[in-house]
Amino acid sequence: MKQSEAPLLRVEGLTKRYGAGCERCETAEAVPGGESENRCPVCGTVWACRNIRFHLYPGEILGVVGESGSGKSTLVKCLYFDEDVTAGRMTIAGYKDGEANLFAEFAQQKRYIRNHVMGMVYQNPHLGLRMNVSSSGNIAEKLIAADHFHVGAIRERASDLLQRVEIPLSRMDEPPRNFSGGMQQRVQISKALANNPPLLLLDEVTTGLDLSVQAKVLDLIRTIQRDLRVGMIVVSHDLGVIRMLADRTMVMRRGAIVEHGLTDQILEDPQHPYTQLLVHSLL
Ligand SMILES: Nc1ncnc2c1ncn2[C@@H]1O[C@H](COP(=O)(O)OP(=O)(O)OP(=O)(O)O)[C@@H](O)[C@H]1O
Repeated sequence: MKQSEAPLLRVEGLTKRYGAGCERCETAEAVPGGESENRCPVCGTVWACRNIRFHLYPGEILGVVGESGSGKSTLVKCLYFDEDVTAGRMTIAGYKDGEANLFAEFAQQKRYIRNHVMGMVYQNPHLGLRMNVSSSGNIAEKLIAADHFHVGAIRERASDLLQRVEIPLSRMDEPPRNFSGGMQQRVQISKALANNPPLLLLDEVTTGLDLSVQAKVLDLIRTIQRDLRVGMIVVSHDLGVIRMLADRTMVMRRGAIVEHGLTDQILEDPQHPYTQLLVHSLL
């Protein structure tokens, strides 16, 4: 990562609320709820993400950490258009000169961006894969969505991708439902990479896997970053995962970023009391 380069992704003022909002919670700096709440006590609106701002540089891994309910998943869902934002702006280098606000694009453009510019890996492989379609077919689907129609080339690309994530070629025509959780995540990663996107979003991709399997998936993510120079946003509630992967880290609490910096610095010298609590619970 070279921060002298222009950012790959710029996100400004990203806000997602569930509910209409009211005078009290819309004007407050933070949601005037209880200590652990992001829910307005007056109107019941949940502010899942509030005024999130960050840049991601090409080839960089940005970690997003926070406890359950802090807004991490909502953030990546908004970035991948799985959820519509309430407000905010996102631009990406290489799409309309990095000028267009992607959140304001029409559905067709958003589909294009999801197929060419971003890949997503979900915690639940059922969301990213068709479990009953062959693994090669899953990848083919993504390639076809990006207008690749040459059968031979599709097959070759699928086998390259599956080899990269160490799925034996003898199993490329098996459906992911036959595979272990770790293998399913690896197929999901290969599918997300099918069209060489410069940006990969990963939401709790190792949660629920055995430790040894987790290590293998984390290793794969690092190799991909090194070899393909893909920028990544890695969401995890687990600071161990963040420590292993992320160059920089954002700490989220109650829908807001409470601390943001180099991962080493955050782990060694956390400034915000909430980050201190997270870091000390890791030690
Ligand atoms: N569809 C929805 N309607 C109402 N509130 C929602 C909805 N989806 C999420 N929320 C709320 O938004 C907040 C942020 O949720 P989110 O899933 O982003 O948190 P998270 O940090 O990813 O937590 P976890 O690690 O448990 O997934 C929570 O208070 C959640 O209850």
